[in-house]
Amino acid sequence: MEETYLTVRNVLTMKIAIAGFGALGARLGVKLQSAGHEVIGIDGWAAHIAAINTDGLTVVHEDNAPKKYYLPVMTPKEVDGEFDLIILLTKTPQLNRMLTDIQPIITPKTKLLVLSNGLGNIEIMAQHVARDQILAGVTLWTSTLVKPGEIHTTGSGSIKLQAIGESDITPIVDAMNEAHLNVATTNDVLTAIWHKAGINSVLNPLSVLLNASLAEFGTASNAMDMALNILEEIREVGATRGIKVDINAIIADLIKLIRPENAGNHYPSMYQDIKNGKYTEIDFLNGYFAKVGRQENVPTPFNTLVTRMIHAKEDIERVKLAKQQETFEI
Ligand SMILES: NC(=O)C1=CN([C@@H]2O[C@H](COP(=O)(O)OP(=O)(O)OC[C@H]3O[C@@H](n4cnc5c(N)ncnc54)[C@H](OP(=O)(O)O)[C@@H]3O)[C@@H](O)[C@H]2O)C=CC1
Ligand SMILES: CC(C)(CO)C(=O)C(=O)O
Repeated sequence: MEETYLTVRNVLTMKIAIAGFGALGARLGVKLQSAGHEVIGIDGWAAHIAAINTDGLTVVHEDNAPKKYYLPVMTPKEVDGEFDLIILLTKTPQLNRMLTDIQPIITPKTKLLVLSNGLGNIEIMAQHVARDQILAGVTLWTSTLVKPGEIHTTGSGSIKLQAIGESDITPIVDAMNEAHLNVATTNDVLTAIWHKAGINSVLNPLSVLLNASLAEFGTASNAMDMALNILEEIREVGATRGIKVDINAIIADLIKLIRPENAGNHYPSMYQDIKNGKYTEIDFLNGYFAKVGRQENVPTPFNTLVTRMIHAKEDIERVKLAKQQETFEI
C-alpha cells in the first residue's frame, strides 16, 4: 500500500476519485485537492465536464469572490488507473448504475466511501464490492450546482463514517481531515444514516413544498410541528428494524443546520432536483419509511402524503420544463 502514497506533511497523499462530480462531489473534490491529494472527478454530464476541463471549476462561497479550481473530470468510460479511495456522491437512485460503470477501475485495494443521502446504499455497494472495501457515512456539507462548471457553497459541514467490514481506515480519515472535512468515525453508522435520513425527510421535501431555503423553513411558526409529524412516524418504523431514532437529537441538529452560519442559506438537494426537472430521492427517504411502515403495519400517513406530493411535484415540474423547451424550439 505504502508505495502508492507519497508522504507530505504528516498525512499520506492519496489518489482519490469522486464518482458523481455534481454539487457536493465537486465541493469535497476541491477541498481534497487543495490539501494536496491527487483528485479526479467522474461524471456523466457532458456540458459540466467540458466546462471544467476548459475553464476550471468555479466555486462561489457565500459573498466571497469566485475562485477557480483546475482538476480533471471525465466519464466512467474514460477513466483509467488505480485509486486508493473512490467517494460516491451520485443521487441514491443512480448509485447502482455508477458502481456498474466504474467497475473496471475498482481493484481489491480500492476503498469506496458512500456519502449519498437516504437508506439502502450499503446494500447496493455490497452487490459490487467486498464488505472490507466499503465505508459508509453521512455528511452535513452542502453545495448547489448552478450551471455547468459552477457551484455555490454555504457554511461549513462535517462527515461521520464507518468501515463496514474489517479495515484500517485511519489513513483515509486523516487524509480527509487534512482537507478540513471535519470527519469523525462512528461505530454505529446505521443509526447515523437513519438520523440523517430523518433530517432529510423533514428539510428536503418541505423546502420543495414550501419553496423555502433551510433558514426560511425555520421562520415558519409551525416548522417543528411538521417536523414532529414526520419524525414520530420514522421513530416507530425504526423500532421495527431495531433502530433507535432519537427525535430530540434530530430536532437539535435541524435547529443547528438552519442557522445561516451553517446551512441556512442552502436549498436542499431535492429542491435542486425539482428545479432541474429531475426525479428525486424521495423513495429513499419518506417513501422508504412509508413502505416499511406498510410492511410492518405502522401507520405513516404524513410520510405517505409527503411522498405522494413530491412525486406529484416531479411530474408537474417535468411537464412544465418540457413545455418550456418546446416553446424554445419553435
Ligand atoms: N447538494 C447538497 O448540498 C447535499 C447533497 N447530499 C447528497 O449527496 C448526494 C449527491 O448530491 P448532489 O451533489 O446534490 O447531486 P448532483 O445531482 O448535483 O450530482 C450527482 C452527479 O452524479 C452524476 N452521475 C450520476 N450517475 C452517474 C453515472 N452512472 N455516470 C456518470 N455520472 C453520473 C450526475 O450526472 P447526471 O446528472 O448527468 O446524471 C450528477 O452530475 C445525494 O445523495 C444528496 O442527497 C448530501 C448533503 C448535501
Ligand atoms: C442540506 C441537507 C443537510 C439537509 O437538507 C442535505 O442533506 C441536502 O441538501 O440534501
